[in-house]
Amino acid sequence: MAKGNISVDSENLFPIIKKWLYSDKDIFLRELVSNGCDAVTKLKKLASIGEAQIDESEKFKVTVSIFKDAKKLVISDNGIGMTAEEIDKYINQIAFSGASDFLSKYKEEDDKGSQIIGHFGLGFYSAFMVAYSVEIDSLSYQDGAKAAKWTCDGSMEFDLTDGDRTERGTTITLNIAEDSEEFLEESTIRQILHKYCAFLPIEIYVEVPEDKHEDHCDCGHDHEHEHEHEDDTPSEPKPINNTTPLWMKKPSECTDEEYKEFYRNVFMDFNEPLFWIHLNVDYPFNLKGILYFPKINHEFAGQEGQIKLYNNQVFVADNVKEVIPEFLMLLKGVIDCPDLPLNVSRSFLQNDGYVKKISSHITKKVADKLASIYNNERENYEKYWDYINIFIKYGCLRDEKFYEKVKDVIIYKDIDGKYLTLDEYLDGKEEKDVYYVSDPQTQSQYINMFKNQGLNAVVLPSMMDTHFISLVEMKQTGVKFKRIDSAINDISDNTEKDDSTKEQEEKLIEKFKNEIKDDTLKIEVQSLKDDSIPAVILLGEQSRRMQEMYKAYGQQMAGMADMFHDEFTLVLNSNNSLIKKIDTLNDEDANLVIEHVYDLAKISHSPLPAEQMTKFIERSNKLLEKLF
Ligand SMILES: Nc1ncnc2c1ncn2[C@@H]1O[C@H](COP(=O)(O)OP(=O)(O)OP(=O)(O)O)[C@@H](O)[C@H]1O
Repeated sequence: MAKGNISVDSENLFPIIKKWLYSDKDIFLRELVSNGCDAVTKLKKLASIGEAQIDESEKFKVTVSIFKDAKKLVISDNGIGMTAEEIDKYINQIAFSGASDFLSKYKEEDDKGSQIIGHFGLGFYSAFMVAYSVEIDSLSYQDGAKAAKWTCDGSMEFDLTDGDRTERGTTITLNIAEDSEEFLEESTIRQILHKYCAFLPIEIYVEVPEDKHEDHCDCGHDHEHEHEHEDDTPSEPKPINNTTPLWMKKPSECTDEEYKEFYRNVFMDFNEPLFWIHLNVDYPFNLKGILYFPKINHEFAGQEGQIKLYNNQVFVADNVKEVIPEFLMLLKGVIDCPDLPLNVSRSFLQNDGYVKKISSHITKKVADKLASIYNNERENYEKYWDYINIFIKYGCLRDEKFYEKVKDVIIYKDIDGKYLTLDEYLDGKEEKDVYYVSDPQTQSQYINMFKNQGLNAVVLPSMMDTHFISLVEMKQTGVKFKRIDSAINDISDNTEKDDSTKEQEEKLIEKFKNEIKDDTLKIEVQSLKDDSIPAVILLGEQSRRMQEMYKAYGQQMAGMADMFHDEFTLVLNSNNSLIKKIDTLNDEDANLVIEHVYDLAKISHSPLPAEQMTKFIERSNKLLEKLF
């Protein structure tokens, strides 16, 4: 048996780090600019504990300078700087992070150290994704430090000599490779910085020193000479970032207007959000963020929210499913998790217990917020309901824990436009039938019948509702949802019929059967409490649901849908005067009436097919003629 150390041939490893460590070339700028910010954060930290001297008036910044003609991109900061020994330790040794080193040294004294972004000691090398050679010029903050210069052409060899930098800080010069010249465009650089660095904690500036006349606005485009000032004095340069994003502030210090403005600026959405949640957790993990509830339509297909994930104010990615529960993706917001690595690998996140905790914490916070609005501002909650119910229902279907947390704050809009909980609707009744309307327009006749008899139903119009009611039936024993056109019990007079009535009804049914000639159609007679309606069509709830489900699965399941033929029942209303008269009419008139009653019942259910519609109109005209 042999034991030993696996050896790594660094010459082979280097190209991998350069090319494949990060999926996007863009992120080299994020890495170098955040290193500059880290350098400043570290210096401030040392100054705060008396280990470094800084001038009170010094303005800390990171500057990205573009030299298009010389094909150079320069990133400089006035942070902590590095001595030649530190360059040797942190840069020459790949994967040795000065950030971790710094943290382990200073962490206990003040938690602010955790503001530092770097983790792995790899980010710097992403510079070689766009540069054929890289130079570092650095002067450390330490008393009597000598400037150091490091040069590397992307091979395994480097030069480390004395430098000539006279001001504290670090300058990284990238000699841009031919295939990466897009990174010499000011607009590209501004776009990348806007994407990744818009909220970094140290001011970041973009400069194009070769082009003195250019006025740098923040829109990300070149405007040579365009904005020149009348008196030819350039305006004060503006940082590209907001160093104190709203989510970093305490919720108690933020105003509604600030929340709304932040929403508009970050998501470019000029519709006001309904409400928001400011997340601010210190323990057991660090998490800050703001989640906004936008107005979500009935059918949310195609509607996507946007959750931006940050790590210590550095943008990582949009919509990282592994950290944010999928159903929350309908929302818009920012989440800042300083403990997540910047180069988020999806497979790593999926298996990380810590990530799961973050995800369930966010879910809990959302549920708590909903419960708090429901309990304290029910009127507002009802106003929001039409916009947020799809989100809540989707959340319940995707996440059982979320359902458990919000089940008591789920409300239903009834046919009078009032909002009720399930308990309020059932009002202590033993029979837990919940009537619902899926399409208020086509089911209006049934709605009227219900209203006339003082009965209530809830409106559940979306596809999501079909799934959601199945979930509620599964979770709440005894609760049965019945579409308003699926049952007759509550709207008919159920007194026992005598034999002669039964006989008459049989005859009536026979007449209808002979005329309609559809074996699949069930016909029955009921005395409906509302005598104005001659007949209604009823649809079996369960078979209809099955059919809808199979249809929703599309082509491959379409055949299955036929197994659940619509179970139509034509209910004739024995209290209606027209139905009572049929017996007294001659055969021709009786048949006209029968067909017409049947068509009318069908129309109030769904539109008639073209051929039947033509017949219906012809018959209507005939009947009108008979009137006069
Ligand atoms: N501009 C700079 N000023 C001072 N020190 C720097 C600067 N850039 C890099 N360093 C030092 O070099 C180290 C390595 O940098 P690198 O970007 O490779 O890794 P990191 O920032 O520690 O971690 P990550 O891989 O997460 O970016 C840093 O930790 C820091 O100590």
